[in-house]
Amino acid sequence: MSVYLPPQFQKAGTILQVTVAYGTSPDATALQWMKKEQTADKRMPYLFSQCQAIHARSIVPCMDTPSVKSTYEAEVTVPTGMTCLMSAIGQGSKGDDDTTTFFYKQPVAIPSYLIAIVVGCLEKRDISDRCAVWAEPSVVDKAHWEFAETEDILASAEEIAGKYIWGRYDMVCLPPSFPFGGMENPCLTFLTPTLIAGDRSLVSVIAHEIAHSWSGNLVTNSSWEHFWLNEGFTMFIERKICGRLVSEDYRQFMAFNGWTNSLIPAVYEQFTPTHQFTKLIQDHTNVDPDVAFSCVPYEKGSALLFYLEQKLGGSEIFEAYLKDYLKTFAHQAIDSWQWKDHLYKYFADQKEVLDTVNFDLWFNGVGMPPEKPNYGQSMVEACEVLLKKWLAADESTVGDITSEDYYAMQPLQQIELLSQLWQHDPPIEHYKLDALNKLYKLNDSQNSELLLNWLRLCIKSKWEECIPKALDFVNSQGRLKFCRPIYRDLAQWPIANKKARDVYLKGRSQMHPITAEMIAKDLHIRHSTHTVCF
Ligand SMILES: CC/C=C\C/C=C\C[C@@H](O)/C=C/C=C/C=C\[C@@H](O)CCCC(=O)O
Ligand SMILES: [Zn+2]
Repeated sequence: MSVYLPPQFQKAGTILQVTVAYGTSPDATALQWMKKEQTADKRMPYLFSQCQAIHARSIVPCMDTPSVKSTYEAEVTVPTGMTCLMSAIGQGSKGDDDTTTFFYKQPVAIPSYLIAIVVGCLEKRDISDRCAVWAEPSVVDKAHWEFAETEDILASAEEIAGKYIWGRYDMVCLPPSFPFGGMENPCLTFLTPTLIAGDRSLVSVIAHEIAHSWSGNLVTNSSWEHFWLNEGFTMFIERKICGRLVSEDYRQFMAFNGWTNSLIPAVYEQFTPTHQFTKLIQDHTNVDPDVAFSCVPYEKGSALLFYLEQKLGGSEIFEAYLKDYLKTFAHQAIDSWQWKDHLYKYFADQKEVLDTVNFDLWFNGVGMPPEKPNYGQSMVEACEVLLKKWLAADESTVGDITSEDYYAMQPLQQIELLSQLWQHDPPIEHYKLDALNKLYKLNDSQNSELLLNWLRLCIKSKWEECIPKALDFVNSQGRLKFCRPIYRDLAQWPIANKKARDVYLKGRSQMHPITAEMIAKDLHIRHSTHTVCF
């Protein structure tokens, strides 16, 4: 938008206040409007936003770049009975029988992608003085139990990263169509209900979103080309938090799992090792960030920090550096070169060590990183022993495998086992899949991450029995991390291709606009949404 100034206002020093009257489109890509029938309780309609990376412009006229930060205030009027929540501090509400107006204020300057709103039939459960969870009435108690450790996670994050400055840390558990695991909207993290596993096994996502209260929300990437500064640091801090709350062995295992189960498949299977989107610093000229999005900035970025921690003297020294980095750049937006300059300044006495790091390859090289950190292997061993058992078994001995060693493992180890089986060539035989399912009750798992790995393993082996389950999985929730690989896998399998396309076409009018767009791309289906300008 250009504002042409009349000549009398063009004098230097003139201060001019511009008021923009605007309306949004019902098709704004940042919003999903849901009819009451689409909600869990079917009582009231529902609305939620997702502005990252460049969808804020579809609802608010703004400088839609992470390099510009502003405070905001909002007054939102909704039908009485509905609750409006925003990524800000509530200032109360007033209303009558028909409508209620909610007042919000975000006093900390934030980039536009962190503006967020949710409206629906919502109930709240307190977790601590500064933490609470919101959800639809039939979901809120389950969410409250699942996320009960939030205050402990926040306290642990403060030990690592410094004082929490945002006042409240609330969460809202959204409908299943929310396209991401979590979104770090300040004061109000958005969460997918696919985190409700019933055993708190997926709460590392809470640690991740809490970590963003520093990396991302305070120290922000100045453009999406340097997204690793947001996400690489956040993965690193997330794992530091889990290291403190569980064990250092667990942190090492999480980082190992990120390398083997996320980064390797992204480089070799989702992309190719020469693809531009496997770079840490990317060129987004004429690129929609939603298309470039993958786990590469998360895992390559986190691996770089893990590698530097080991090179520069270990955990304690690196944590002091981390605090200094976050304090130095708080409330700013920076790029990778500013990050590197600060690193060199902070570790001035270790310049020779830093000079041995090939930053050019880490930043600009395609494919896997130039170096692999040393990941502690203590929790990997159990996965490898069990993997060998399954690979060595044949039709006559597979029945001898018992379930104790599997159930003795942590859920993340179970996921690692399935991922290793999936990466194995040739694909696993059908009788073994049948035995795996019977022994570990994989089809009935409430852990959505485990289900993803299980279904991908079955599809790779072209086990027809899994098709209905896979279709049900992508139809019952809209998290891109789960839906995109499953849809892509099914599309490449001739007998499942049409079924996958039919499920998509039938469901797409009810899907989140980002999900509908991305899956259409994966299935090579034309999809007419309103193009976001970038
Ligand atoms: C290299 C890509 C550069 C920039 C893209 C930035 C944003 C793109 C966009 O598609 C939005 C992403 C929002 C992510 C929100 C939360 C994630 O951390 C969730 C990760 C996946 C999951 O757990 O479901
Ligand atoms: Zn993140």
